[in-house]
Amino acid sequence: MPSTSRVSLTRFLIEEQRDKGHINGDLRLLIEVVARACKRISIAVGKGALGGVLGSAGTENVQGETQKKLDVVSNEILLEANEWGGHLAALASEEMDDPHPIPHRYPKGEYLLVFDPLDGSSNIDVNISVGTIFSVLRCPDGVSEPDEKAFLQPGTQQVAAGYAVYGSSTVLVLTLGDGVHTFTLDREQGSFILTGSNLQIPADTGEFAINMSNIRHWEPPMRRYIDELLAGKTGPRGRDFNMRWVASMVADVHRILTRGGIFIYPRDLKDPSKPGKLRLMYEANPMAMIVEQAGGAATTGRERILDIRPDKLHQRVPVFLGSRNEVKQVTAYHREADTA
Ligand SMILES: O=P(O)(O)OC[C@H]1O[C@](O)(COP(=O)(O)O)[C@@H](O)[C@@H]1O
Ligand SMILES: [Mg+2]
Ligand SMILES: [Mg+2]
Repeated sequence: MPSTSRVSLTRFLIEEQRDKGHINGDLRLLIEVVARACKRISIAVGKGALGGVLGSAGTENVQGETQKKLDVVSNEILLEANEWGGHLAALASEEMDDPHPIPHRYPKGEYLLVFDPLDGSSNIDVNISVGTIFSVLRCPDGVSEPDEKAFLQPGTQQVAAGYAVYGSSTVLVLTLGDGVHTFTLDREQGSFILTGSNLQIPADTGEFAINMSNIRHWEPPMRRYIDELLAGKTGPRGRDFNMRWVASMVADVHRILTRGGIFIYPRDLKDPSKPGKLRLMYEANPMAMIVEQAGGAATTGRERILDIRPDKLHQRVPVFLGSRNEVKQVTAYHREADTA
């Protein structure tokens, strides 16, 4: 039996609007629509091979990545849910070349939504956690037909950010700029229930997350930092560090939000034309907002992620985020190397 003291996402959002005045009705409804879409994606993920959603879709996205069926399905679920939501002026996605204006909005929607519909695509077929990441921006004043330019706002302008992890349970993590809160999907009731408030990432950690197979392509300050962690107790750091790498950013960030750690996807000299693998607008920015709201830090190794002025919707950036003292240390190594 559900307890009456349980706080649903709907109740939480109403209290944020009515009692705290943090959000308006449109933003509340927009978050509700995104959460409902995440529930549908969670159901599709949960069906696995029985749902016919595993495997490749046989198409490529704008970034030349092969799309999985679930990338396409999740994108369609989010598009369909928001098309008639009425609170949006436009949305943009990892899986679409250009922004998609909302044709049926009435009156004009105030917000822009940008998302990675399915994060961790390489894990879909092997039954490992995947997720959805989203960011909400304001549509600039006077823009009636938002194009790419309308979206190119620094992460500091985000009014909300969140992600869902489709793991052993489905969890929605949300910030409205006033702390970070988690909601667990009660699969029987079909509602997200508040299960964590004002999460805080410990400032120190003994755990790092990185794809070590790229080590030969890293810049010297990056190698220096990881070499020191690997040297353990007898090295300059004087203690041992452990490593974890799920290869789904949502799952790696969720672990860090839960128990601390540093997540790194550095610049990689394998392809010098690419400044990093992860995308600024729908991976780095929303995660950076969440991490900072939880007392952590997020940089490119050189500058704060949230301060970047984007020049492209699908722009890539290096990402260092999590426990603030570790992010500080590796960022200092990059700055030192740059000024040497
Ligand atoms: O395969 P790699 O190099 O370990 O990269 C893993 C990273 O790529 C991503 O899967 C990229 O996200 P998409 O699946 O949305 O393209 C991140 O979630 C993850 O951190
Ligand atoms: Mg992703
Ligand atoms: Mg994706």
